[in-house]
Amino acid sequence: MENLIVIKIGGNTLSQLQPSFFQQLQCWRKQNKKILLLHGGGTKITELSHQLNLPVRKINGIRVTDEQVLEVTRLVLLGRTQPLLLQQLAVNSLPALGLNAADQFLLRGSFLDKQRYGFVGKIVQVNSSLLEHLLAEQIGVLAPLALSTAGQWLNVNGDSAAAAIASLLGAKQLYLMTDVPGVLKAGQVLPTLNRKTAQYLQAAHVITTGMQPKIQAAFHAVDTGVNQVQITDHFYHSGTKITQEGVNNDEFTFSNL
Ligand SMILES: Nc1ncnc2c1ncn2[C@@H]1O[C@H](COP(=O)(O)OP(=O)(O)O)[C@@H](O)[C@H]1O
Ligand SMILES: CC(=O)N[C@@H](CCC(=O)OP(=O)(O)O)C(=O)O
Repeated sequence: MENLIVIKIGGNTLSQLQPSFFQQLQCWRKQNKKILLLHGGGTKITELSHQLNLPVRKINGIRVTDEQVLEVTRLVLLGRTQPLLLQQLAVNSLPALGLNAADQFLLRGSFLDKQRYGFVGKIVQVNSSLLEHLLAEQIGVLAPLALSTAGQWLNVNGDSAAAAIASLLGAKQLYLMTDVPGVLKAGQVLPTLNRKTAQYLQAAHVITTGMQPKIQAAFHAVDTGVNQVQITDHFYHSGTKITQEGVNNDEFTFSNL
């Protein structure tokens, strides 16, 4: 899809969006860019799960999701975090439409690894003709859920959903907006990150928890044709740009981790 920008907004960032965020969206709209926002909500899912005495378990940043946790995930993402984002877009005079995976199989998914994660999926297909039509007029707002061909809801990690959607729709830009200014090493933002360095940093436990699926998703996007992938907390901070091999191979050895 031409002129498409995909922006993933982490759950913790949703309530802290600055006026400049909305100004940038307005600016892109004037330039006839299509904008798709994918929101998270992981912290709120965890909070409600605790309140309901449901288990909270993550493996490499991916939530293990049984039937009850899936229900909580759907309630939080579609009943709480998505309306919060839509409300802010409305107040900032941005025409937006909240959508979910079940709208004409908008996001079709398959199980990631049922034994290991339960009702967790990856996105395998996007109803692009529906989106093409909708995004011509308004900003699309999506939650990281998918529907399997058999109609089973699946919980999808937000970063992996955003990367898959960007890749399947042929977006050239993907922003992973989060609560840190980029990938950090010893408190400093890494301006660029290639796969080799990312592997070192994961092995050295510098990249941990939620940053792991984010990095994996970011590399999936660059590998599948999304030219510009950035992990940042602000459109005006370049944060960490994900690169294919070669850009910063020489910067790291295990000794300086
Ligand atoms: N090397 C790292 N650099 C920055 N953040 C990291 C790193 N390793 C782990 N993290 C953690 O990853 C978090 C971002 O991932 P996550 O909590 O899933 O955010 P979001 O909800 O925005 O997707 C940061 O707040 C931080 O705690
Ligand atoms: C499978 C899986 O882990 N799904 C995520 C979906 C929400 C999410 O990714 O939210 P953030 O972007 O705020 O972290 C979860 O249940 O937490």
